[in-house]
Amino acid sequence: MRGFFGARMISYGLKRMQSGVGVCCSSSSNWLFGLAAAAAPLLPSSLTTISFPISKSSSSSLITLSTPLLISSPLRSIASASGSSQLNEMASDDAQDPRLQRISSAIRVIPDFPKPGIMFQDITTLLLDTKAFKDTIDLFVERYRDQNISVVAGVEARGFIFGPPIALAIGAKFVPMRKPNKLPGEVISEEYSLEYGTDKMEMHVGAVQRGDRALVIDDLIATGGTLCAAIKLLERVQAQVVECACVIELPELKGRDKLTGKPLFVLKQKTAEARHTRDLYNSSSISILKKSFNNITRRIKALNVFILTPSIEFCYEIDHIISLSKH
Ligand SMILES: O=P(O)(O)OC[C@H]1O[C@H](OP(=O)(O)OP(=O)(O)O)[C@H](O)[C@@H]1O
Ligand SMILES: Nc1ncnc2[nH]cnc12
Repeated sequence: MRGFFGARMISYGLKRMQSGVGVCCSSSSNWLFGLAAAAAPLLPSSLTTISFPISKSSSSSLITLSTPLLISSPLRSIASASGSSQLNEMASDDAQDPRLQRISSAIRVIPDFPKPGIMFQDITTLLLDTKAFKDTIDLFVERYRDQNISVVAGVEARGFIFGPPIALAIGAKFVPMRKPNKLPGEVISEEYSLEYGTDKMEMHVGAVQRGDRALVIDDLIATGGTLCAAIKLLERVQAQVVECACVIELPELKGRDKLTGKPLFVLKQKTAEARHTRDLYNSSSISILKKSFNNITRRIKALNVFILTPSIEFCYEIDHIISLSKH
């Protein structure tokens, strides 16, 4: 009787296995893909798809998963006085401007550079895309060409990339705001703190005159320390800072609030997701993976439980077989 019951349990279990979700992998290297395929039906179909590499000892594979979190942020041109949430759209109806999306896509984000935890916004890839780079300059030129700007102050080093073409196009002089001990003439200087350290900025005495209408250009505003130092230098020589302009803003760092009321115009706001892409990888995608794995494990366990444990008789059967095999 016990043997009969045990055999029935096994046969029923096998039937369950045949009719249930089962993924066969032809080799051990395929098991991750197999698990992902098995997990796919468990994930809501409406979710956004992301891809990320899973490194293996000698090569890397790409797994595509569904996640409710968006990798790319909405891209807007934003100008507002510091501390204000007011948004002034650009004349070109920038919410629809296809140039902004191209610019956004051309900027690479490198996690943990130059320090762990920093999501580095790398504009060098934007410079490789001739159209995106030109569009970036054009957007600034369209905004400033009729504002009677007499000086474009570019912040070392990346402000030197965007500042000069803008200055040339709007007919303003370009003034470099440099790191310490680089300028050969007499300088005035301002110390400031960065997202990842401290620095000092210098400007040549005589480069900017009292009454100059200045535009400060940089690639990115994070804590706002750099732009704040530039504003201070310009105001020390009684120039009028009309606006600060950057390609990228990291709004969580509230750099805008440091600009002593000066307006800030940016092409791209990188919201929490950008800085937290690593966390997203760590928590969101991985937790989805874990959930999928757990679901699969649960299913496998359920089958095992069904086959092996509901019948004490079946366990006795196994004990009996084992004890027989020992003799
Ligand atoms: O808003 P903040 O917190 O002040 O940070 C923004 C500044 O940081 C980066 O420059 P960085 O000092 O790294 O110098 P680099 O351009 O020479 O690399 C960036 O190009 C900005 O100038
Ligand atoms: N996250 C970041 N990416 C690029 N440049 C920066 N400067 C300060 N923070 C930065």
